[in-house]
Amino acid sequence: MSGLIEIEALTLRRDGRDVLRGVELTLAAGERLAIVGANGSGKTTLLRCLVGLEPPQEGRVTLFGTPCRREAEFRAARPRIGFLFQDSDDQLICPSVIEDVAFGPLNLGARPEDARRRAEAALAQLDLTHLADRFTHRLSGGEKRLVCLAGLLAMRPDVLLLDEPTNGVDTENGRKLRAALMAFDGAMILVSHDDGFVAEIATRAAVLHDGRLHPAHVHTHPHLHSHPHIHED
Ligand SMILES: Nc1ncnc2c1ncn2[C@@H]1O[C@H](COP(=O)(O)OP(=O)(O)OP(=O)(O)O)[C@@H](O)[C@H]1O
Repeated sequence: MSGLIEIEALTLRRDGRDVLRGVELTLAAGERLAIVGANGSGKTTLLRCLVGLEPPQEGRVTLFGTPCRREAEFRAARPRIGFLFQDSDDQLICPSVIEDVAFGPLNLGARPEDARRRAEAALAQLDLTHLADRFTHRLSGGEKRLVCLAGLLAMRPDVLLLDEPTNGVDTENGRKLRAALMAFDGAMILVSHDDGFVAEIATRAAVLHDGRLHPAHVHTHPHLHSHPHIHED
């Protein structure tokens, strides 16, 4: 066992159907693993199993070298994992942007002035300083996505789990988002339908198909407009 995250033989059934069937996954330090696959193939479910939000029927999850079965074991590991939910509205909980981004560090025990400094730095990194005093519920969809990511970066996690991070994000903000992810020195799992994003960011890719994870290739041709291709092996 050498990965930050290890999944062995993970099987999750819903309504008599196997959503995940014997999934094996290792995330090593510094990796940016893309998980792609059709709608409903189980990508979000896999991320949720990984942090203990959904209990599988079979299999093992090991986080940072510690086998996690019970909620208390997952809870101990969660501060080291920043999970960007597919729906930003599930993530934003405070009235103002600066409060929301500072909430993570504050919750992890940072002093209020440190939490605020970390929040300001995370917002500045994504060029969002101008949003600091805005109401979170009045942000646009793309703004919410970036503010959620700023909140995760402010927590300084070891691993990011990003569920469709570029959803609703425009070209310019997409560039800032990619730059922030490239500057992040931890490991990450990216779930995305954005092939260009995956081709640019991922160091490795896997396709979730029929409940199983298969290795995949991601590459771009050196055309004026790159054409990312994701092939199953
Ligand atoms: N709480 C739930 N109860 C019952 N079925 C669910 C629940 N959540 C998800 N599902 C079903 O489980 C399957 C996997 O869903 P999941 O959200 O993991 O897919 P996904 O690969 O992330 O899809 P997408 O690309 O559309 O986001 C789908 O068939 C979905 O309808």
